[in-house]
Amino acid sequence: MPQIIMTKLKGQKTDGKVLQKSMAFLQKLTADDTTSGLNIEPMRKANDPRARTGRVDQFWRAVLFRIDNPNGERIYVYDGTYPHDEAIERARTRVLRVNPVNGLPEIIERTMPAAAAPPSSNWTAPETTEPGQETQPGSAAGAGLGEGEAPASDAGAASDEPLPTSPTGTVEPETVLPSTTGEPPVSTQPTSEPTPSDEPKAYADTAPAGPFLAVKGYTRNDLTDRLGFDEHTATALMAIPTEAQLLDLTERFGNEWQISAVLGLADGIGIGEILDSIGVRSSGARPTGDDDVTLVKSFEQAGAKSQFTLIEDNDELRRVLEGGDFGAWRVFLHPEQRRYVDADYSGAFRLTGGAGTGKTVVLLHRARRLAKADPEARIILTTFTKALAADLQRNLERLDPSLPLAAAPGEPGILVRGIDQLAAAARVQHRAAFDRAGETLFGSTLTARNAVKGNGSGWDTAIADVGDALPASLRNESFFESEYLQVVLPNHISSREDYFATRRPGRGVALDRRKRAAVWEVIDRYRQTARHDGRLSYAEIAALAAITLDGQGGRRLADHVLVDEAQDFHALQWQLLRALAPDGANDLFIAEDAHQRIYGQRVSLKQFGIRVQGRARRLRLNYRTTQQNLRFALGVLDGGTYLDDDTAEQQELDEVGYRSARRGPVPRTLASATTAGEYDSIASALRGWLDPERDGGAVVPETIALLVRSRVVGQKLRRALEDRGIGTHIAQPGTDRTGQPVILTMHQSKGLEFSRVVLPNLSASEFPPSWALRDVTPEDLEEARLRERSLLYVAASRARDELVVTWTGTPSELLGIS
Ligand SMILES: Nc1ncnc2c1ncn2[C@@H]1O[C@H](COP(=O)(O)OP(=O)(O)OP(=O)(O)O)[C@@H](O)[C@H]1O
Repeated sequence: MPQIIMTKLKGQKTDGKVLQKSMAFLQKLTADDTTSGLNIEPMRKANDPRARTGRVDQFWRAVLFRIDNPNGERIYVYDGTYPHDEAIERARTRVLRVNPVNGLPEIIERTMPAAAAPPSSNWTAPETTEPGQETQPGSAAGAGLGEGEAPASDAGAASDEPLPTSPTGTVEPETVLPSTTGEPPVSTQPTSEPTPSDEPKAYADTAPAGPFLAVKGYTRNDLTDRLGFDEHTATALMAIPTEAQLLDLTERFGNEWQISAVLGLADGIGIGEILDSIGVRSSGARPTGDDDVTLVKSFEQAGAKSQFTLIEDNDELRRVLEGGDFGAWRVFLHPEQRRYVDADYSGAFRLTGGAGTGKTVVLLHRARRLAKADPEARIILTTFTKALAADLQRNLERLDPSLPLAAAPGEPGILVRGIDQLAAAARVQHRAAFDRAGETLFGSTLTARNAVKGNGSGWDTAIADVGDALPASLRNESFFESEYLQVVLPNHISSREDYFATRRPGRGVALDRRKRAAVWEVIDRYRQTARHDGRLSYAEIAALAAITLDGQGGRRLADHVLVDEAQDFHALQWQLLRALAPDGANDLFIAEDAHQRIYGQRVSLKQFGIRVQGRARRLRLNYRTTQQNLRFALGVLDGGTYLDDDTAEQQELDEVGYRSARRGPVPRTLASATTAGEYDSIASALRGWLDPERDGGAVVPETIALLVRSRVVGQKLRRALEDRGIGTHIAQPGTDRTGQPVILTMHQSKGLEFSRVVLPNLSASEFPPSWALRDVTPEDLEEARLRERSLLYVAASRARDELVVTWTGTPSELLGIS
């Protein structure tokens, strides 16, 4: 039975019906490629004798390359489904081959389309194009004709009829592939009366001091003889004057290795490192030659897997096809992502990377890999909130519905839970030991049933109860919440003497003996009231759960714990994580981004017995968003000082993962003189996206998000948009998105993504809001400001395709717009 290798298809515009038909076609093909009606035919005057088209229906044709594998089944490499004429053209001109230098399989174009004409010395960057339209099933995108509709061209024309011709001997020079989206440039001007302000400070583009790559020290030979670019493309790349123009070009490449290599060149890293990053060994044998055996062998390399995948069964075929652009992560991992999925580590491992670099994707694949390798393994996949955990579980099921899911800690399979849910589960599983842990934490066993409260609640009354004994500068709830989380609970302090004897490293506020005594009095009061009322905070439960699990000895509850959004975990949650899995091989795999810390404070993992020294790596390529949106988001971070969690060294933004291979419109920044004008501008942007007449069709409403700083702002916004005839939906934890744009708080948006994002209300007087900084001690103010900056970065980095930012009057200083 023939086998199918799928190609990562860029921006293919096919709707659900065409996907179904392509699916049926490929299923028949794998059953028997001689089935009548499939019409698998070679092409007249094709550049590649392996090229074929197949009949999906009257109008649509699949483009294929047939490999007659002498050592196994015949293989078809599927290169997408296209309208008849386009498919014929692609099959005639495209060539599947082994790159003669790097040994990776690739599909190249052997014509020279005008769009990709070689750059001259006064080369200009390609115009910005509309981002690819979503191809998820059921989306409004796509231009496919339904069954029975008239074909646009004469389907009876014999252009893909069998013709026993050999390929032409003459081959045009290869060149950069044109954009596959083929959409016209779009205006980035606002559609309503608000004036577009200047683009916010652009990040990372530099003034040309000569052709960019030459200035970086690369030569044309590096590109041709070591990386594998053809002469023509290498000449073009070497002539490009600026980094921004170089990056703009990446979207035109059809092969993943080319995109990654150009991003590596833009980074200025060594050729050996670039080869490593594209999954090619810098020394040693590589497949060479174009015979069928070599070609088949070339697909087995690590570097080939980000572009091609062998389909194992019909379920996988469906997942790959239906995933489209959005689902590519399920199948085509970047070689670096693949490495972190597959590698075994002798202890804890930390993966960092900017928003959208695929940290969560690595975690999901890694959980799957560990579960497949050992069905008895107890794997916990956890994150900061219950809602995010539910999202992780949904994606895990999309990745592989056959994965064994556990129902409770300690069971074989993958358990996906928020960190507080894990603490609660430990409490349920070991009720008596949990109550006894109160002895260690509070000095007495728990007796009441204990309702759960937020970490911040109860401090106001305790402060009021202690009254004037507490200096005015310390009458601050957030100070007490932090002191309790960072000093008292992790050190199991249950008496005034213990508190006096404990060091408080990392706490900004210094305390003399008198102040310490007053602070302890508040803490003691807080605890007495809580015990009396039968309350426990989430942090206390995490601490008690960690003590409980530590006391169980022997076998812990998990063999592997994978942690997402780890930058926000506090000390007690780290203690709990450590208690869940014993110190050992592949025990903890931690994904985090210090720039997205919006709740917690920086903690050193060493103090919890988690050592990642020498086992920490960074992902650098952004998959989520466009280069334009990414620059905007990074512009928000520029100006804050962020320290690496482990080394405490300052993190530079160019280490964050600030490159994307996707292009799109520059974010729209809409200033208004009045609040009503601002609402009008938001309504106008939404109308534009929801317009069915819009080029490419209406955007799926629930993929549009409006991200606000508080619920109150969200409610006002919803009413204002309703008055303007636009229905929106305020997201509630646990509810599904409806057929309307959704309003969420910026905090809720953490870890999620949307095709279009609006950030309203970013006036200087509104963001950061004064209430967020009011109750903070002077020592903690800088950190609180940093959190606001990070929050804006999180919100801005949720947009896949388009970002709109609005304000009334003067913009927030965090936007960097003067
Ligand atoms: N190899 C890949 N191929 C295609 N798309 C990918 C790949 N890896 C990640 N993506 C896409 O990039 C987006 C971001 O991925 P992911 O959520 O894993 O990033 P992240 O680093 O966890 O982001 P954040 O820190 O903002 O939560 C997702 O839409 C995902 O589909």
